[in-house]
Amino acid sequence: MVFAKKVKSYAKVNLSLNVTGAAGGYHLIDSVLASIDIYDTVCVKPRGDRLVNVYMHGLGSENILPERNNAVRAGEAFVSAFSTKGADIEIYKDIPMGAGLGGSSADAAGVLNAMAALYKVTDRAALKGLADALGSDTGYMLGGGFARVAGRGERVFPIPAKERYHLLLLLPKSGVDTAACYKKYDEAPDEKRNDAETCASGLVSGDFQMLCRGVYNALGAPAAKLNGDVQTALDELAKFSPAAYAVTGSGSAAFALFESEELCRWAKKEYRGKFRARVAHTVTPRAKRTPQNPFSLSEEEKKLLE
Ligand SMILES: C[C@@](CO)(OP(=O)(O)O)[C@H](O)COP(=O)(O)OP(=O)(O)OC[C@H]1O[C@@H](n2ccc(N)nc2=O)[C@H](O)[C@@H]1O
Ligand SMILES: Nc1ncnc2c1ncn2[C@@H]1O[C@H](COP(=O)(O)OP(=O)(O)O)[C@@H](O)[C@H]1O
Repeated sequence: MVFAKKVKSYAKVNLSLNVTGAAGGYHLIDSVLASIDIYDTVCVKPRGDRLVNVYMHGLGSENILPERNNAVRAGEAFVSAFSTKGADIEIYKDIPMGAGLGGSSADAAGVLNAMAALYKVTDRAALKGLADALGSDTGYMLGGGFARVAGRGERVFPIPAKERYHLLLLLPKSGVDTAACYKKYDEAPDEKRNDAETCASGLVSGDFQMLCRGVYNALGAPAAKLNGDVQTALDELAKFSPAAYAVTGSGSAAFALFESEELCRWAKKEYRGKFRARVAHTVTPRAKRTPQNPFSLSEEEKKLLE
């Protein structure tokens, strides 16, 4: 039986993010990323023509204009690069938007992965090139998992971490614009200039204390200047005495790391603040990138794939 494709595209957190320079209108970063078990679901069916239609569902994503939707751009770039037919795409959103959790990059990468599976495109290097052209985080999102990234985010070095970590996320309603956050950073560059080595080493060795010492985000301060809720969220997380806490990406979400599932759930239960709180865990998605699809194709759709 032939199936259309369905992929889970996971959110990320930046466990560590340092700005090391600038080039070509972008900032150079040294960041440690981890996928977490919050994901958008991308379902793809083939079309007879070369069009790409994307239907968004949930969290207000229905209001994203198609010409601004990274998932549409990804689908169109795929058709053009590999000369395939188009696709009808449904995206079910669960990744909060504008939160620094990488939702639009996850959708773009999810579309590339799903269309590659649909049209049997195996050239991962070409896919990575397409992803990099779509956004700084999109190349990482193709594979996800634990990774250290450099350049503007396109140089991806997977980290062989074995542990599963427990996070409490606080999710302010309003987001932070990524470009504005980097601009704000330039007004007061981070003197501390941490690097991501401690964090990465902590992940490799499974040394939780070392990992926590490496948790850091140079974009935390500018994000808090742009959105007052970011600082409130950080202050609230600090009260639970987590092992570490920080903003993810350019915000507005902040996360705290806990040593156990139990402590993490306890903090969520005790939290009385104004933000939505959510427990999440790190996840290594590589092995499960294309799970079985729940819906079958019609005879007509099957012919399109022959
Ligand atoms: C901050 C980070 C950290 O992982 O994540 P988010 O908060 O967006 O999730 C990323 O660097 C965001 O990556 P991404 O969201 O793909 O950004 P892009 O679409 O490529 O760029 C949006 C804008 O952000 C600025 N930008 C982005 C990346 C970078 N390394 N330097 C930059 O200066 C540029 O002004 C660019 O025009
Ligand atoms: N498929 C998409 N899903 C979510 N946001 C998208 C998408 N395409 C474009 N956007 C735009 O990108 C902005 C940033 O979204 P998102 O990736 O969720 O945040 P962040 O960059 O902070 O991780 C949103 O405000 C939205 O307008």
